[in-house]
Amino acid sequence: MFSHSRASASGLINGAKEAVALITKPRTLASRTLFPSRLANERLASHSHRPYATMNRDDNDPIEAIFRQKRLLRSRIRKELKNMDPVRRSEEDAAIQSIVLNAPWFQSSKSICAYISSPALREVDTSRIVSEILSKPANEGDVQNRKKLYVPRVEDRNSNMRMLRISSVDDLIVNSMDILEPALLDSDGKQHEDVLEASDPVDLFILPGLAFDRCGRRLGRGGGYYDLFLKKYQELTKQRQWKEPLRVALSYSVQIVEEGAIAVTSNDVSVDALASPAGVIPISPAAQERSMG
Ligand SMILES: Nc1nc2c(c(=O)[nH]1)N(C=O)[C@@H](CNc1ccc(C(=O)N[C@@H](CCC(=O)O)C(=O)O)cc1)CN2
Ligand SMILES: Nc1ncnc2c1ncn2[C@@H]1O[C@H](COP(=O)(O)OP(=O)(O)OP(=O)(O)O)[C@@H](O)[C@H]1O
Repeated sequence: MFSHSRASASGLINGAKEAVALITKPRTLASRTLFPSRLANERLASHSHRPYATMNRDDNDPIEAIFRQKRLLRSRIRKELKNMDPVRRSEEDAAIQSIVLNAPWFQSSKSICAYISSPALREVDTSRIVSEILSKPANEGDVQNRKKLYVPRVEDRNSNMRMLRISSVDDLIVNSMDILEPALLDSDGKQHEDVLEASDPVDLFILPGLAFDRCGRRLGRGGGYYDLFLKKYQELTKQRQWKEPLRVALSYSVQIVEEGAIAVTSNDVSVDALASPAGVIPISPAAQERSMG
């Protein structure tokens, strides 16, 4: 598990066209200022009785219906994660990380974007994966095993996040969301490299999320950070004619939900495979080609 003290010391709903336009339209200042309460409101909404008028609006507005379905599922999975037996949790953390660490698609990756797991959010632990990557410095040692690691840094409340390169967990500080992220400058006072400015492509994204299905749908925490970032990276990949990175989400067993339970919009980016305690579940053609299962 990552220690804060150490770091501080150191079912596609085919929505109507107008619905898609609604979610893809540029964010306004209003949506930015509303954001801090949006996550909290989602929680409240999912726990409270909604007035008749609101339910009616949901019925007529496909986007409202999707967001409502997402809120309900987030709330259900948060509860499941909260009730998970701690022994089982650590067994699953160990199993998932071993599966990733031993996988050929992990071992052959030279450049990886991964999340720094937060115990408070009850995310699948990534500390062993992160330590393994950082223990093989990119600038020295066995050339075959050199790997670069990029981790998220939240930029604003408008769904913008960057992926910055770190070379040590000492590069991390606790942010306002209580998640470890890279400080603006490294210990030499230099800026961390932004993955969108890197000269080489990323091979692998290790993704967090609240729920996943076996068709590759992913439900995040409602900030839209990953979806927006993944879209940006897909554009870069196209521009540079690079191969798309593999998107692998780490999932406890309780986070794998039945097909159709995850409502998605055109902004949601799907995953290629799930790494679960029972093994890797390959989903996309890219995952099948690489015999990930
Ligand atoms: N480890 C990790 N880092 C990450 C993400 C992530 O999901 N996991 N993010 C991916 O986007 C970004 C940060 N986004 C976040 C979005 C919501 C919450 C959060 O605390 N959500 C609470 C609900 C808060 C509320 O209701 O007010 C929760 O889910 O319980 C945290 C980070 C970037 N870094
Ligand atoms: N590519 C995008 N461009 C602009 N806004 C986006 C984009 N992707 C998502 N959003 C917005 O972010 C908000 C949250 O989206 P959603 O509920 O799908 O997030 P999530 O998948 O749970 O979160 P995350 O992607 O961080 O894991 C929505 O208001 C959505 O319109």
